[in-house]
Amino acid sequence: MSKMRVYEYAKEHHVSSKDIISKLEELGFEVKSHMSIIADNAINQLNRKINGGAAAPVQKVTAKPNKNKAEGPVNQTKTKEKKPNQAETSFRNKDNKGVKTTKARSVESGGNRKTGNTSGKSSAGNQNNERSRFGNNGGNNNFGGGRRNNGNRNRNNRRKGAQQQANRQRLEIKLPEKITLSGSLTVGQFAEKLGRPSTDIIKKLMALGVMATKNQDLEKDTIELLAGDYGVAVEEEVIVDEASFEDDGLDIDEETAIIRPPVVTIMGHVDHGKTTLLDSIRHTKVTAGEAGGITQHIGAYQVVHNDKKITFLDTPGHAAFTTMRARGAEITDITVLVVAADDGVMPQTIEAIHHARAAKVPIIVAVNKIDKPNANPDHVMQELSEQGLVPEDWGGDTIFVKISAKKGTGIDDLLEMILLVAEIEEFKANPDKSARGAVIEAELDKGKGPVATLLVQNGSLHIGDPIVVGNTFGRVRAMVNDVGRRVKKATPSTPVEITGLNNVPQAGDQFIVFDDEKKARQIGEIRAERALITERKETTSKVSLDDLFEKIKEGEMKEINLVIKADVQGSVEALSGSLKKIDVDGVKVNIIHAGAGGISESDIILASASNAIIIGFNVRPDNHAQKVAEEEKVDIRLYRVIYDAIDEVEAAMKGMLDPEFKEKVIGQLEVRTTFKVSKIGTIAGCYVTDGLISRDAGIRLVRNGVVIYEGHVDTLKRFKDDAKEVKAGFECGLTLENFNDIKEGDTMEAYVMEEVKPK
Ligand SMILES: Nc1nc2c(ncn2[C@@H]2O[C@H](COP(=O)(O)OP(=O)(O)OP(=O)(O)O)[C@@H](O)[C@H]2O)c(=O)[nH]1
Repeated sequence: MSKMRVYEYAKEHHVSSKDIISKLEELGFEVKSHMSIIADNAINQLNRKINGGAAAPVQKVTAKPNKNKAEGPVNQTKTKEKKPNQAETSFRNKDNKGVKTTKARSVESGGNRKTGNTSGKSSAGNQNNERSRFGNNGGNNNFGGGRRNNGNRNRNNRRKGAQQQANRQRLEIKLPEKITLSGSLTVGQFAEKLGRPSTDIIKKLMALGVMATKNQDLEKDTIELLAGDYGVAVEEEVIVDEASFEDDGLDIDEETAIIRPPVVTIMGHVDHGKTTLLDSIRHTKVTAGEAGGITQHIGAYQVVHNDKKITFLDTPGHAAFTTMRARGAEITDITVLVVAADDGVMPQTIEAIHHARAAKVPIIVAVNKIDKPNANPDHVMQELSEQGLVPEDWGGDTIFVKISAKKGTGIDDLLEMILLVAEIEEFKANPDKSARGAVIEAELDKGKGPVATLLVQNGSLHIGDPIVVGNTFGRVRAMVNDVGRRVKKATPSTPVEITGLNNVPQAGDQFIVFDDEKKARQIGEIRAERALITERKETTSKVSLDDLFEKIKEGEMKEINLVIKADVQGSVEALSGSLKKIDVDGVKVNIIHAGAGGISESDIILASASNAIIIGFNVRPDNHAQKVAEEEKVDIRLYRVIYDAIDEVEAAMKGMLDPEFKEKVIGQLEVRTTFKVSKIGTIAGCYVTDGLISRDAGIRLVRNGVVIYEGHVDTLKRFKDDAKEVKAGFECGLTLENFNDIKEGDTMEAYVMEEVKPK
């Protein structure tokens, strides 16, 4: 009998891989995942169980109506079977984002017992008899009552009798167990919540020495004190801030959620065939039924394979992926990592792996260009195994598919594997809810105004829906799908291009549909205003070494994320190894990416999305990366000595970072030419591109992102004359102290050390 894998057997028998895995487990066979090979004797037993067996669970599997292929994926009902453990660990364990935060927080339920004491302390002179003065008569004290006139005893008695009756009636109105409040309450409102007359409350306040009227506001403390005396708890209502809708996540209701198509991003090194693969999938698979459908680029498209849909994001590469993530959008469910079989694992392949891992997205490897004569897929598998992506055949749990994007070979297998992962991960949504999702791309169209491609992540989007997208708002005027067709509705995982917004949102912004347009406008305006304020304040919650200790103390951080870049692989490993060992009170260092080479924009974006600090050893950020780091408020720490880096991270975690001096870059220079002069050495003819250079500044010479020299200026001249400083836009000639290996194209960074005032 030929080798058969779980998923192949499942396919042949029209049941899910998960069912087969659980059947095998019931039969006592150990199965790692859907890719595991089934032993011959297991196949025989399975056959008996599935075909001949009379056992109830087998019938359930074979008669499963939901797996009917004619049914679309979004129509499948959810299954409650447990995932096999091994498969579970190899994929993302999604957070339950649908769970809403609690709306109320108990302020002081236990504290009520203490109230008598507290009240005693708070109103001087009442310490001893607070409880008795508050009365055990259900809150009806006889302050100012009719004890004055002894001659009117009868009348008083009658009155007393009536009052006692009223008291009894009052007592019969049961006190609530708790009351809720947001901010303050007036005496009247408080009384109403308790179900007691305002006069009772006023009397109690008088006993505390507070003269209050019915309409007077009560402080929260006073409310708690009074409520405590009645044995009633107070809960503070946390106002749900509708304008911060991102905080609610996608609001997925697990109970009613059904399977939705997976959303896939393709990543990989330059020229390994990402675009060719996207084109190939699109051309072979875009719904043939869409008559006259002219594919148009809207940033994502959907294909149908085996009657099931898959959504592909059309912008390949990890930079786009992580930019979205940096803006808070978690769109991708599965990453396809393209590696050319004739080239193998390259720097960006590794970067892509780190980006996908940081986002906890499962990876499927597509070994591409297998049509090439020098293709060596085994070599790719070997190299990727070293990165922790071990093929199933070699005992790991990563799916590898051999393809030729150019020739269309293996595309069906790849799609099948994507669906297999989707089946196991069970990506779900509630199509009946109102829509939530994220922006894939957006632009201003001359004719149509703001146009945005949205990916619906939960619920369904309809024409006419009032919507808030990032800091913009509007009503969905027109919706066009990926084949240029006008549609009225977009279900989960569907990308659509919409018009009708008041402004252009940004890729990665999140959107939400509201019931009415007025509300959408109101929320949109609040968000735009808040964005402006935040921009002005330039505040950020991004972590930096300086505030690390504060965050650790507040319990905000259990792990410190770091991105490490160094000049050579050896330093990368030495630095990563030592940093990983740091453990300060259970707070550990987590290295999300480490590599050799200068600090790039992609490193900054990854750090920004993962709230990480960048540690650079003998490397510099390029100009563009530096700008992005400033915009994204990412802390970059640069070192020339490995121990300094380790010491500083550890010191920062212990709150012992010495913040006295900090380096400030004052200028950037480009070496345009060099002259060799005997006795003097190499003179660099430079152009100051930014800031200025002064004679006493520190200098760093950088070549291809790597620091070649660090020291001081020896001589600085403008034409023939010595210069104290040279500003941006001017040329200068300079020599460096004890260093002559200056080359055309090098850059220099001038810096000074500045004292940092303690915060
Ligand atoms: N022989 C062969 N060539 C391929 C295959 N896939 C892609 N190519 C070629 O490889 C080159 C690069 O392919 P692209 O799809 O542009 O690669 P990419 O990863 O999108 O590249 P960037 O967009 O620059 O990151 C092109 O000349 C393709 O024709 C394949 O399966 N076989």
